[in-house]
Amino acid sequence: MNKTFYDFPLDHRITRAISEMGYTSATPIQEQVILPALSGRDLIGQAQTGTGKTAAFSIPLLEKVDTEVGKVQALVLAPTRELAIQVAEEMTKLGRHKGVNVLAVYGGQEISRQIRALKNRPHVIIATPGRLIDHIERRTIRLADVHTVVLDEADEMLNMGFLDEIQKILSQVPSERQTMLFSATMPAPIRKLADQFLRDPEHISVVPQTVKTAAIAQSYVEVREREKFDVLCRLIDIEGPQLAVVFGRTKRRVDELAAGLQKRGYLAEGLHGDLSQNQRDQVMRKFREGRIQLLVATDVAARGIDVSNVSHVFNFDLPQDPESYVHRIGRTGRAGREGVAISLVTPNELDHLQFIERVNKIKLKKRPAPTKKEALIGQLDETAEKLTTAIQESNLDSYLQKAAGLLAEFESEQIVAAALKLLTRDSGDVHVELTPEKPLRTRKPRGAGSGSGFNRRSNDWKRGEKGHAGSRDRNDRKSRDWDRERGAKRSRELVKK
Ligand SMILES: Nc1ncnc2c1ncn2[C@@H]1O[C@H](COP(=O)(O)OP(=O)(O)OP(=O)(O)O)[C@@H](O)[C@H]1O
Ligand SMILES: [Mg+2]
Repeated sequence: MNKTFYDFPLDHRITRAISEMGYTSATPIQEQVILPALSGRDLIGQAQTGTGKTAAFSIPLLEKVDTEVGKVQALVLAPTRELAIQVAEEMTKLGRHKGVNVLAVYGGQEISRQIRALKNRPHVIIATPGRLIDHIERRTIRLADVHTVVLDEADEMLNMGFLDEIQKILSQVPSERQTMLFSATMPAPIRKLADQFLRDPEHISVVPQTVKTAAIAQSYVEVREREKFDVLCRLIDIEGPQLAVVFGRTKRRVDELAAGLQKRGYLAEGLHGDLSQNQRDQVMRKFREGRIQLLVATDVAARGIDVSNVSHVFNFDLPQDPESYVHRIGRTGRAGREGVAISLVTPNELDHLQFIERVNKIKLKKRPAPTKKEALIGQLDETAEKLTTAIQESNLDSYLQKAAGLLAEFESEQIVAAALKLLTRDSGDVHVELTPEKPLRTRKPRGAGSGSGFNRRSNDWKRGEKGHAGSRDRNDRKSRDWDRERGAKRSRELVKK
């Protein structure tokens, strides 16, 4: 039995908020992090996706905030806007009885609005690095009273080239502070970050239990590039996900996929960094409320995003980085639930899949390409379910007379079959063509000194094992749409160093 939150020395207003959120016992990472974090120690926290890392750092952080002091006392940095918003929401809930004022500050939102909100003297700021730097430069945020800093998805912020920003931000925070790093993945370069910014950190790693890993059933389908779209539609029809995230490699891909899925009658919308913040917010809201079934996204949605009813993740394209695979599939199977992750792999990418498996020490089950017939059966099941609900829950009085008339004329099976046909989406009929993507290739690891050009990963930003070509990485970075208001240019500068 895990500890309850009453086992920790916490303000009763915080435990009250925790129990109102429905958390009864602490998750393993919470159990291990809360006490050392309360003692003020620097720490590195690693635990699987969806296991409550947010509350693990938020609870002690909120406990330490003095609401009598109207100054920013704690700072959380997150790699994307959606994540900053989400973390701020969770913290607001956890801190509400204590009266902690939490503010999210991120790119894409009108800065004047943020400046107004800052006048309300927030105690805690959750920010994306680029926008926070803007505020520091405008002197609209002062960090001189910050005693606690959390880098959520720390490894990702490094990937995105936010090192300069983090350095600059932390130079504004008193050195007598507590610093904590969190992520589900901790590739080797994170140590460099830790050495630079943390003091004698405690490493807390909750080793995945086999049962937990099995909570996400992972499989792949080998499929040619031009057949991918039909295969995806069939998989959706067969699986009937409650909510699903479909990951595409580029913004163009996401746009085309979302448009194609809509054309075939699915409730799908795209999310990527070229949309306005308003559009991004709207898509996320619809997805959280279940008004769309499929969120089609770039890796901008891979990290941290917590939507509880996501039953499936589809990797329409494999991710470039092995860590990204872990985070993407971690959008399902959260908080002890089960999930399904299916990846589409072209024959040219089988090597890359093996690389992802090797780095993450996982094995994906091969699953045969779904047939049209199976897809139809899946769709019919869904339609039959809808009919059953209508029979059980709707008032059908005004339809009965017509039904009796039809029954007098035709066999009952025929009538039901015709109704099923009319109610079932025959998606295969609608032609959709996507612009082909080049397959991802994994270079075999090479010996030191034999590389030509820059290799970001072997230049020890990432595990040396990952031997991608430098140019490929740069293209990849350009095509990935992170929330780097100013990260892109700096990343390239960093790459040159
Ligand atoms: N003690 C708890 N009891 C029950 N549910 C919890 C508890 N702590 C957190 N949760 C829920 O678990 C879900 C996942 O939490 P969270 O988003 O913090 O995961 P995470 O470890 O940060 O995952 P990721 O690596 O994907 O960012 C959330 O919906 C959260 O509300
Ligand atoms: Mg998280």
